Amino acid sequence: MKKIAILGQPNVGKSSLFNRFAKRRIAITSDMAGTTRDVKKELIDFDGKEAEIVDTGGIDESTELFRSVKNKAIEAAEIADIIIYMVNGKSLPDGRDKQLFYKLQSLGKPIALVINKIDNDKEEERAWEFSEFGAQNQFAISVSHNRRVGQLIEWIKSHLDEPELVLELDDEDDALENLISRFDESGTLKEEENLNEIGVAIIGRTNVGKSSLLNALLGSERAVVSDVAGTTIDPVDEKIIVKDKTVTFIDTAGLRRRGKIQGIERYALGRTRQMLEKADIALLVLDASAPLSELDEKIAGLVDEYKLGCIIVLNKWDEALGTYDEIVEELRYRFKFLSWAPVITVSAKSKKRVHKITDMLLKVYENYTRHIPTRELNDVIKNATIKHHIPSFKGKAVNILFASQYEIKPPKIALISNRPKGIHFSYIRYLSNQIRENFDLEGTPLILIPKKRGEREEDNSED
Ligand SMILES: Nc1nc2c(ncn2[C@@H]2O[C@H](COP(=O)(O)OP(=O)(O)OP(=O)(O)O)[C@@H](O)[C@H]2O)c(=O)[nH]1
Ligand SMILES: Nc1nc2c(ncn2[C@@H]2O[C@H](COP(=O)(O)OP(=O)(O)OP(=O)(O)O)[C@@H](O)[C@H]2O)c(=O)[nH]1
Repeated sequence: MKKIAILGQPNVGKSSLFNRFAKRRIAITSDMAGTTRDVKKELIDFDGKEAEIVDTGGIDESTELFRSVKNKAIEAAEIADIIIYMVNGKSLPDGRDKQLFYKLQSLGKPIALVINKIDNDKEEERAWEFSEFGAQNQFAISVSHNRRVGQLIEWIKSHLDEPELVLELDDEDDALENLISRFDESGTLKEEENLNEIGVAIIGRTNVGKSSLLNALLGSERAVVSDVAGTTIDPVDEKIIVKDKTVTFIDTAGLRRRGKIQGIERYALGRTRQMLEKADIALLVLDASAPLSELDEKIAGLVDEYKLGCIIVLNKWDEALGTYDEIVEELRYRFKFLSWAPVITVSAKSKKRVHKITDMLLKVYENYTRHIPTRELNDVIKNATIKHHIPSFKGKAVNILFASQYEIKPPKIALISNRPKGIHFSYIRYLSNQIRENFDLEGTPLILIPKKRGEREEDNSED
């Protein structure tokens, strides 16, 4: 049985709509705000298709009850298959409505923005004000005058035909919930979140110039801070302040010692892993004065494995073995999986161009923590699927119903599909290229995961 939730602030007309659907008066309609306290449920027959309809209490931040009522509404939305978000067309769009609407939209379910109390043609104009929500399904109706309610019912019926998808509340839904609450309605990260600490791992095989690069990076900034917390002798991490960000170079003590003492490949890879675990961005250092080696590739592979932001640093550029084009072409060919990573040529010894790395670190981190607003993301996906249709799978049509980013560091996007396993990886690569063309994601992996609604992460695809 599909569940439909009717949500919205008090007095917008939820109970009235509920009653109209129920074709009998169960709830008491009143002019006093906040009269519908309890969640009501009713089985409704939509021309032979049954659905359970849920009317929740109003969402009113000004009352003490707000918290519990809002939570109830969100709970109802979580278990619902179809969400009707109702606003009062007689008043102006409200920031709280917008915020909650986006939050609900990100659940990835069919959701309609219903602008009620548009009682006549003249009031129609006011409904346009709500276009700024950018809702894909928007209905301007009047419950009391029975205007356009039929269109809303048709829309509901079209979603009752879809096969029922199981929604499980799992860790990922929690993650989604967490993520969404970290952004305001325009998709900007709220101030209080601390995204000001960037963990950077300088990695590469022995003798490529990692220590020299570290020194150049530390020396190039005036505000050098040594972090002695957690250790009494060796500074474990060293930091620089770049603009409003703290860049922490991970395990610099080890970096300074490592190759000099050990130099065993396996050990080096183990240490690299330890660093990558703590990092946001890897500076993959390569030696431009020597041919690329298998070990370079292995280390680069770790960046891919850990899904970190990455800048490829071609060091010893003063003694480069070829032209920029030659070296970069070879590098791109070998490290196809890092095609999104920018390349910077430097000379750590002479500190030439090293400052380019600090600038790029900030940019890559911005992209690594980027949250793409749901509506813009869906526009891109929609256009992409119009340009190139999703190939059918075993003779059956494959659709993407909805896309939603549910993680940052790096951006992770769920592609909600009727046949998630039917989306070929080459098509996913195409989509991720389309997304990259529309949003700045230089230096960050982008992960697209086809899913059935409410499904746990199992089918993993990335670019
Ligand atoms: N003009 C106009 N008034 C409407 C319309 N729909 C509902 N109303 C009126 O708006 C008021 C609130 O309607 P309710 O259905 O109780 O609203 P609610 O959202 O359930 O409100 P709470 O119970 O407070 O959460 C009532 O006086 C309704 O008669 C409409 O389409 N046009
Ligand atoms: N020509 C040239 N030599 C460099 C440059 N950067 C570093 N070197 C030299 O390369 C050698 C290795 O530099 P390190 O910084 O110790 O390299 P590393 O990667 O830390 O080495 P391990 O600690 O062994 O892993 C040293 O002799 C440096 O002087 C550069 O930009 N140009």
